[in-house]
Amino acid sequence: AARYHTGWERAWASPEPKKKYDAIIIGAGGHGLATAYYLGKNHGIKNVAILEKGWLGGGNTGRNTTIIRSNYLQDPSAAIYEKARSLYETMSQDLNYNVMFSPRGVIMLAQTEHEVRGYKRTAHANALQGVKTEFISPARVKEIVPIINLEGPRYPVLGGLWQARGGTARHDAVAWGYARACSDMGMHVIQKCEVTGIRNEGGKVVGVTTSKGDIDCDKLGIVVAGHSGDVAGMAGFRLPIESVPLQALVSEPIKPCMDCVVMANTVHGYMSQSDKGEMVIGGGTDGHNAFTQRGSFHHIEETVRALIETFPMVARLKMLRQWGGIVDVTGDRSPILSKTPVENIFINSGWGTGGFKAIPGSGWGFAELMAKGHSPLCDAFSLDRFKEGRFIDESVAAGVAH
Ligand SMILES: Cc1cc2nc3c(=O)[nH]c(=O)nc-3n(C[C@H](O)[C@H](O)[C@H](O)COP(=O)(O)OP(=O)(O)OC[C@H]3O[C@@H](n4cnc5c(N)ncnc54)[C@H](O)[C@@H]3O)c2cc1C
Ligand SMILES: CSCC(=O)[O-]
Repeated sequence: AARYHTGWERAWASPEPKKKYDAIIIGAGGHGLATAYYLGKNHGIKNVAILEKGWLGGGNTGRNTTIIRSNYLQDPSAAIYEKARSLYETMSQDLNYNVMFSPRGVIMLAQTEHEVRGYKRTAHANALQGVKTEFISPARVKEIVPIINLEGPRYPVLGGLWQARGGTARHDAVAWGYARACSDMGMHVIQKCEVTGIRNEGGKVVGVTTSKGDIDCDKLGIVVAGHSGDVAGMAGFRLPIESVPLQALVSEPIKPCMDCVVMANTVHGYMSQSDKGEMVIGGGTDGHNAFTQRGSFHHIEETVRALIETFPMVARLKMLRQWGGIVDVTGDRSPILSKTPVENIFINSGWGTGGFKAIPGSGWGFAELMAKGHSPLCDAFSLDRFKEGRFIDESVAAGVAH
């Protein structure tokens, strides 16, 4: 029976680890927690531990700018991102937790002829994929975003790719909602439990070594974003990803002035307004590999400077705070949802700058891959694609420069 929450008890249990689980997920971010949730909900696998070295949701899932959209180009991308976007629509009801999904609309501005052609192509592809987007005129952009300057001297606005059912959600609540639901199913969400080693015998995983001792398992999911290379190394294999800082900032709160999300990928900036009134601003990744969850300040200056031509009001804002995360970027800007060279170890990584929007679709598909050994949502994103040259190039749809 569903556990009723009076609101007075702790939202999730904090158990010590057992000796063995059917499945262990390393990483209590959105993708790891969603994977565990759908292992239980869709496949009845509930003897699961989610091991987190810090605090749940403390990685990129608690550090992103919460943009949700599915306006990608390739068929496998459209499938998983649209699955995710549709699951976001009902997530609050499904988890009985208000994740504040707000389908306020997302525009990807076309500020060059190349982008006009590219986004029109994406709109046509989306029509064939069942993803609802349209290419809109500059006048329509101005109607949706009155504060925008269409006549920028360097990059005038020539139109935009509009997804009305894209939007935002409260990132912490997504992690908390999934964590509570996993805990309600009797799963163990174990924080401050760093995985320091992965044990296998005869090419098959048998367990992990952690800061809380050795824990055995039959199946292991690695879902650690920017630390994927390190953790995969513990199991003896390498990944084609780079870990780079990605930053964001919020301004002081101001009166409501923008009720959708705008991404200006030519100038590498994007902006929305939070429910508290802050302007939430992000840009491209820092240009160097690093594990600092901060990034270099000049990058933030570049982002803000780039946005001022299109949003002159930005020039008068004061910055409230800036932060960063470590994103896991693949060469084709598509994720890795795959078996690995070690039997019963699975990897969910490579979401780069854009994995928040994918969390429920990724969890759904990756749980199926772990439970059944294959998943229509994941099969195209296997590690083998890099050996076989089957790239899923989403460098345009991925948005910001990275
Ligand atoms: C500034 C910024 C802005 C972004 N904006 C957007 C956006 O607007 N829209 C969008 O779709 N995406 C966005 N993203 C990307 C998105 O945040 C990520 O792709 C997504 O959150 C990744 O989720 P995850 O669960 O894979 O990783 P995380 O949330 O990072 O979780 C991984 C967890 O693994 C843990 N871990 C690591 N190593 C170990 C270990 N050895 N043992 C145990 N635990 C370990 C970490 O502590 C972490 O909590 C942004 C990212 C950043 C940094
Ligand atoms: C950080 S970029 C946000 C997105 O991918 O929509």
